[in-house]
Amino acid sequence: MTTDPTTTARPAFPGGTILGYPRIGRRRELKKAVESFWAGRTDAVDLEIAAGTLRRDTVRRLVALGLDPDDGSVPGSFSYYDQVLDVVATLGAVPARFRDLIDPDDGSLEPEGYFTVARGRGEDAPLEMTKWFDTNYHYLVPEISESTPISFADHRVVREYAEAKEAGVTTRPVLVGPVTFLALSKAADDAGEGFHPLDRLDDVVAAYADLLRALAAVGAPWVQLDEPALVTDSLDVPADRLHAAVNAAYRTLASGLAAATDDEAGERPAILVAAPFGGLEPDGLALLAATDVEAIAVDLVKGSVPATGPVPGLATKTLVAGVVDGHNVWRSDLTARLDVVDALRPLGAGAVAVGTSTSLLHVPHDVDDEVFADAAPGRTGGTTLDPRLREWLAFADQKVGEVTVLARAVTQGRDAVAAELTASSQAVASRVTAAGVVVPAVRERAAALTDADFARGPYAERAAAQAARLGLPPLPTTTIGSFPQTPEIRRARAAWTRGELADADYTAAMRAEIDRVVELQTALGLDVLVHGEPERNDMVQYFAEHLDGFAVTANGWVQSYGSRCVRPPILWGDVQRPAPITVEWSAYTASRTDKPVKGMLTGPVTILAWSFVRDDQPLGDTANQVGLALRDEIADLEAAGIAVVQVDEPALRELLPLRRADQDEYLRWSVGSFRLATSGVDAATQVHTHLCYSEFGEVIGAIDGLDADVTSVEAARSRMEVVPELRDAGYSRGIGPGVYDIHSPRVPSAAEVTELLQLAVKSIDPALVWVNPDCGLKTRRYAEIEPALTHLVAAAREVRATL
Ligand SMILES: Nc1nc2c(c(=O)[nH]1)N[C@@H](CNc1ccc(C(=O)N[C@@H](CCC(=O)N[C@@H](CCC(=O)N[C@@H](CCC(=O)O)C(=O)O)C(=O)O)C(=O)O)cc1)CN2
Ligand code: MET
Ligand SMILES: [Zn+2]
Repeated sequence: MTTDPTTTARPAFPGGTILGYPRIGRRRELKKAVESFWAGRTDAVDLEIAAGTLRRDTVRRLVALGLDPDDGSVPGSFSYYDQVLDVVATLGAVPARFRDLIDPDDGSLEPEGYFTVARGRGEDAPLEMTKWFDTNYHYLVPEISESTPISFADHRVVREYAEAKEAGVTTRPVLVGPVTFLALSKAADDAGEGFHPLDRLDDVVAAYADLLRALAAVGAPWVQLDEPALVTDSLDVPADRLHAAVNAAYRTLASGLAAATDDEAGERPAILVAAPFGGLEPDGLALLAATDVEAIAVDLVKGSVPATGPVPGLATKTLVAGVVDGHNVWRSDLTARLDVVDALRPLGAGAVAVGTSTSLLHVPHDVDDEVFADAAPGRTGGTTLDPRLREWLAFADQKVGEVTVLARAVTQGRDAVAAELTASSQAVASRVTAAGVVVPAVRERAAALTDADFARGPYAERAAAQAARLGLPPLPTTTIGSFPQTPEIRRARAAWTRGELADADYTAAMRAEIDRVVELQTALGLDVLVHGEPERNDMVQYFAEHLDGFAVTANGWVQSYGSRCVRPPILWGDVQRPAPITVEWSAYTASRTDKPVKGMLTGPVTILAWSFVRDDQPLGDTANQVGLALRDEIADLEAAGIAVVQVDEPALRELLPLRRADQDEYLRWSVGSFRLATSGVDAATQVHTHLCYSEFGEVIGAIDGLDADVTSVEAARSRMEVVPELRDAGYSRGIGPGVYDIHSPRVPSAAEVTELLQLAVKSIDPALVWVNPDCGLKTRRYAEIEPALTHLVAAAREVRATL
């Protein structure tokens, strides 16, 4: 049945809506419940009770913050681990190696089986994990083939709708849409030549249709299907195939099923298709408007809609204007945001509702969970924030408030919210002139930079000087920096942050940990040692705590993957380094060994990517400020006798713009800021960099452009495929392809590591090859890394002997 094109839209979400809400809990309740369950301290019933409490508290809070409890404005966006894995579970589309985990009676996969697919078991590798669009959130990559079972198998979505309804709130279940789900999937190992997961679109859409029927049967008025695949051209699916898939999927789902109306139950809820993380240009909006879905959510923070005239089909739909930024923490300039909403008028939408640009998953819960004090921000784990920031910030709860204010302005006129508009303008204005936002000395230094500040001497000279200084064997062995963050380390830091452990005692505890790590590396026979990073709560937060221009939070947790969280720092002002940061730790380490010690820093792009960044100047300018601070740090490390310095850039690929047209400019400034940080050193000082979590393909040229002497990259899971790619791109400096997958508790055998290493030395000049794990070891346990590194060193020796 198709909708009569002459009917007008039933205005949806007049009180405003959000595309999703954090699910980890204000005090990481879900993390704690899930990790207790994994450890066997609690059972599945305890877990479900904890999660159910969290879900009910969440929907009630959203109502208390002003969202309508009855019309589907409150999103049902809970997940135990990951929203893409949720679709895998819903469809029963698990890889063959895990199919025994599906309950034969009801087709469900929870909870043990669900987590097993995410985390692996024995020799069964978990689903691969990768970045969710341009965020620091990681999703699990589904594996699909011709024979993957696909049906509406697991009914958790329906149960959670009913649970919220019982608690008095009519939610709008949120799912990754069928096209994005398949576009992000990879072909399973058993798939035939030329198979693409999108070949299974009809089956997936049929399962979604059954899911929609089930939601309609319990009375759900709305469902939200997220289709961010529409805003990127970085997927391996050509735009015309993607568009055809969207057309086909929503023809079946929206036109093929009868929609519920105010008076009549239908076969499906009304459908909101959301396109977060970028603009729908050039023709994504027209494509969606031509379907029979009831509402479309567009990202008007990262993207814009050229309002040149009426869009065919939009007159019967609600356009959800994503004007409140779901991906950054600045308080909105409400007047400016209203102007953006007003500018949509020529599009001829049946109704316009106010929303967020993305799910609020990517921001912390609540500014009011922070303590603000007039005193200077606290030390590590800082518990107090500069009070000026309170006025400038909006976390998830504040953003819900902004949405409701904007919605009132849209429905009742700006006068109805005059006081809120004034307060917002004042907050925005106070940021512009606040001390520390613009620091003339920082500006002058950046303005004086010349090309020479971005370049080192010729590589051949550097390589010769470094070889003479370091005297390393062929296939030198090293690690990526961090060693296990043990509960003892975390406890010591927590006590120190609370003021219960004196500075000297904390330093002594961390030095003792460094001693342990040095002894272990010496016993293992590694060639270039690290200090193990025990003193770092996080590789970005730690630096932010030591740089002017950043603030850090006490409770601003954001989910990164599964139960793992980060507290992204807030970069609000010009960046300066008041004092050396890592030099004492590295110098102490060097004093404990005769082997070379690698200094360890996080690069400018990664510091920006994993912080909330200021939005009042080009990111490239901010990157150069961070680059200069790191340049000074490296000069100090060099002066302290450190001969090798690693500057990590795991997020280089993450910030790559989703649209090709924007990528060159990004690569210019990002590579530039790294070179600014690292090019001040002597030829005999060896600069390393490290990248992980990436499809490197699109940034291969940029990796070369970093001009590091040695680059370590994640490579074990992809069996070294990046090595020939780098070689073909002309890369001819040191390369450390990871030979130990640290994302899994599994210990690789010496034979496996040897095999990977042999692959590497076959693809590129063996004189360039380093031997190292895929990434840092902080999430692993000593019981895992000791045998694994033993095997790594043994493999290096074996392959060395064959060169
Ligand atoms: N920012 C960032 N993004 C990244 C990565 C990264 O390393 N950093 N790596 C990639 C993968 N992402 C990751 C993200 C987080 C973690 C991680 O291990 N997070 C830890 C928290 C790290 C942290 O902030 N630790 C603090 C606080 C630790 C803590 O929870 N303390 C307890 C108290 C400790 C005790 O008494 O036992 C508490 O506050 O309740 C510290 O060590 O000081 C976790 O979720 O458990 C790992 C990888 C990509 N993105
Ligand atoms: C996510 S990249 C991590 C690099 C860091 N040096 C570490 O070893 O943990
Ligand atoms: Zn890494």
